[in-house]
Amino acid sequence: MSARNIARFWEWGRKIICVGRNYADHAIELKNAIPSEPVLFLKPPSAYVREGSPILLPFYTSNLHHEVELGVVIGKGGTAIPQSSAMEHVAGYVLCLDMTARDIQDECKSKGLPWTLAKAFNTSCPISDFIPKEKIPNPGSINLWLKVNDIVKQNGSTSQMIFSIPYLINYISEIISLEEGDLILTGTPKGVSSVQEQDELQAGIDGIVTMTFKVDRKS
Ligand SMILES: O=C([O-])CC(=O)C(=O)O
Ligand SMILES: [Mg+2]
Repeated sequence: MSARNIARFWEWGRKIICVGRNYADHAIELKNAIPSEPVLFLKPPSAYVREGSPILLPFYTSNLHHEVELGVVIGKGGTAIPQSSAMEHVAGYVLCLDMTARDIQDECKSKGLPWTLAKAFNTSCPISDFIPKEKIPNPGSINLWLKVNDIVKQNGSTSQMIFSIPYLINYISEIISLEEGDLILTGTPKGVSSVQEQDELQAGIDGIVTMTFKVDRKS
């Protein structure tokens, strides 16, 4: 068997830990309070989808939203990783979409139910190619953008994150041990909006990566 390659981490079946409300402008647009501690939820590895395959609309939603996010790929696992050494545990990055059934999430929020149906369905985590750590020397100050059918919807800097990447690695690993091949989604800036069948989503990190996904319905 060939050696495992971190550049194909999504094939390893490791966990996806998502941070919500990590940009004040997005918390405000959805009328949520600005959090004093990170909001966490999970997606299963079956949520991954790669360019060339479509994002599939779940049958039970009529309001699927895009959320463009920086993903942090863990290269070295650990528990209670100190902030001071947190970046040593990072192998690289991916650009991610945290696809969200917003109508279902609103319903779950009002009923006090978990967000699983809103966030964890098949193809809810489109990702770009793996970006080695050296290509993004300062992940706390890069620009993420997303267009729907060529119209810019999201454009924000990771400098607006409430909780930094080292803070998140420390916070998460105190609660959930991190393993090689895990992915952390760091939250979305403002501009989330609804997508329809046949829409084309294009997203990028300035100067580093772009990716394109089509929205489709399961045939
Ligand atoms: O669904 C939400 O608004 C929470 C979230 O994932 C984010 O802020 O990125
Ligand atoms: Mg999100």
